[in-house]
Formats: sequence, structure tokens, C-alpha cells
Amino acid sequence: MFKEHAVRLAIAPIAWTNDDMPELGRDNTFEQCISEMALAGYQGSEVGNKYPRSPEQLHRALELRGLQIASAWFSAHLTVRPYQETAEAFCAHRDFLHEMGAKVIVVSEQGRSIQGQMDTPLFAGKPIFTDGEWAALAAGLGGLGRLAAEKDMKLVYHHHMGTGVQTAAEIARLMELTEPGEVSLLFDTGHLAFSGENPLEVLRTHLPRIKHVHLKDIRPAVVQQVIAEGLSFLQAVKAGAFTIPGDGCIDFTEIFAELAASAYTGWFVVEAEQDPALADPLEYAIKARRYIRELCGL
Ligand SMILES: O=C1C[C@@H](O)[C@H](O)[C@@H](O)C1=O
Ligand SMILES: [Co+2]
Repeated sequence: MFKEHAVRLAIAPIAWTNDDMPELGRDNTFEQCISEMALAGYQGSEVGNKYPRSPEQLHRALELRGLQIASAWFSAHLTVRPYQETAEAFCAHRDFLHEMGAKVIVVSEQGRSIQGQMDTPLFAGKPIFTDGEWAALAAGLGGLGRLAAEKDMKLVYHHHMGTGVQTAAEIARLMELTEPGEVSLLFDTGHLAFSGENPLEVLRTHLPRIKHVHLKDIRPAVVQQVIAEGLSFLQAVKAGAFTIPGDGCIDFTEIFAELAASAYTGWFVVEAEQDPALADPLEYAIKARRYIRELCGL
């Protein structure tokens, strides 16, 4: 279905240790995490907080297991802090990822974000950006996109629950306000479904700008509970709102078909944060690997 070597499959360390809630998977080591990724048949990983920050050390550990770095998350604060502050931190992050051979940089605006707040209800508490905040975000992302291009890399924007860019309308506004040569889009199936959007429609609307993909599914009954009980994003994750592709309600058949028919090249990253004490990371990594192979031959 996919052209050989066009798409590679990675998995995120968040199923082993959750950087947003380090108490989830505290005892899982870096070595266990990357060994199990390789054992489950993945070719790459994103970077977690337990990963060595020395490129030599990280290269060596990954090379032993046949893994590469696909990307890593960067928190921008373009709507609430001076641009220069975000740009400096972004350049350090970019240079580290460049040394690791990554081609894309995952960016999420965290101005007024509630994704890290344990008690703020997710659906009621999400920020709605003002026109001024949209302007600052678009201009700042353009600048960061040009900094990424200096190293022949792309900025891929991560829409995310509990942030100012969550819904399909907000994604569309961001895409309109930014230049395709400077700002690309990360397509995260789980966040779209959680927000009540149709991931396939968003994929079709923005396909040419999508340069990185996060694959996760949702458990609809848990999402209903999050809405009914006013739970926060972190409480939702703990309750099991997210799971691996194939274990929830998203139909990935059309999503893979659409991506395969397009000129998409790059990474697919299985990223299903759950409590590792309840969902064994290796078991779920293997299940997701099998599901993706069966569905699209990758
Ligand atoms: O890409 C991601 C990174 C995580 O830190 C985040 O909270 C998660 O939901 C996600 O999609
Ligand atoms: Co994601």
C-alpha cells in the first residue's frame, strides 16, 4: 500500500513513561523502553525525558537496537512570552534533533494551555485565542519555521486537547494564517477524535501540509465520562481515554488509504499514552504493530 521506504514506523516512549505525569511508569528505564520498541518491530522513536541528551550516547543506544529518532516535542510560548525567548530554546532543540538525524520538529503552543493542569476540566477550560494571540502565534511560528529551514528541517504543528489549537476550525485558522513553506501540520488521530472531530475530514482538508503523523485511538466510553464528570486532560489519560490504533473507535482503513494515495513521506508514530501499570507497554506496542501491518502492510 505504501511505497517502500516512503513511510517508517516509530513509537513514542509515552506508553512506558509519561513525561506529562512522570509517576506513570516511573520505574520503566530508558533501556527497557527502547529495547521493547525494537523487539516489537519499530524502526524509530520520539525523544522522552529519560533519553540521554548527549547525541553520541543516544546514537549508540539506538543504533544497537536498530532505531532512529523521528522527532521530539517542543513547547512554544509565542502568545505569552517574547519571541526571542522561544526562538533561543527552539534553536537548541532543533540542533539536538538535527544531530540525531530528525527531519521534523514537533511544536505545540502552550500559552494558556491547560493540558498539564491536573484539576482543570478539559472541555470547559480550554483557551480560546484572541485575534492578538493568533497574530503572535502565526508570526512566531513563521519565524521558527524559517529557523527550522536553516537546517533543512520542517516545523510540524501539533494540535492538542486543552490548547488554543485543538478543533478543526482552529487548525484551519492556523493553516490559513501561516505559510506552507514555514509551517507544516502534525496529524494526530487521537486528539482529533477526542475533540469530537472527524480525523479523516481533517486529513483530507490539510493533506499537502501534513508532514508528521501520530497514531492513536480513543475509548469513547472514557471520553464520555471525561465530558460528563468534567475531568482534566491528565485525568482523562489516567482513566484510559487514549489507546493504540485498532483498540478504540477510529476507523483507520480510510486514513491509511488516503495517506497512501497521497505523496506522504515520513514517519508514522504510534503514540498511545495510558497508565503502563494497567496497559503493558510491550503488549500494546506489539498489538499496534500487528494491526498496522495487517491494515496497510507497513
Ligand atoms: O504528541 C504528544 C506529546 C505528549 O506529551 C502529549 O501530551 C500527547 O497527548 C501527544 O499527543
Ligand atoms: Co501526539
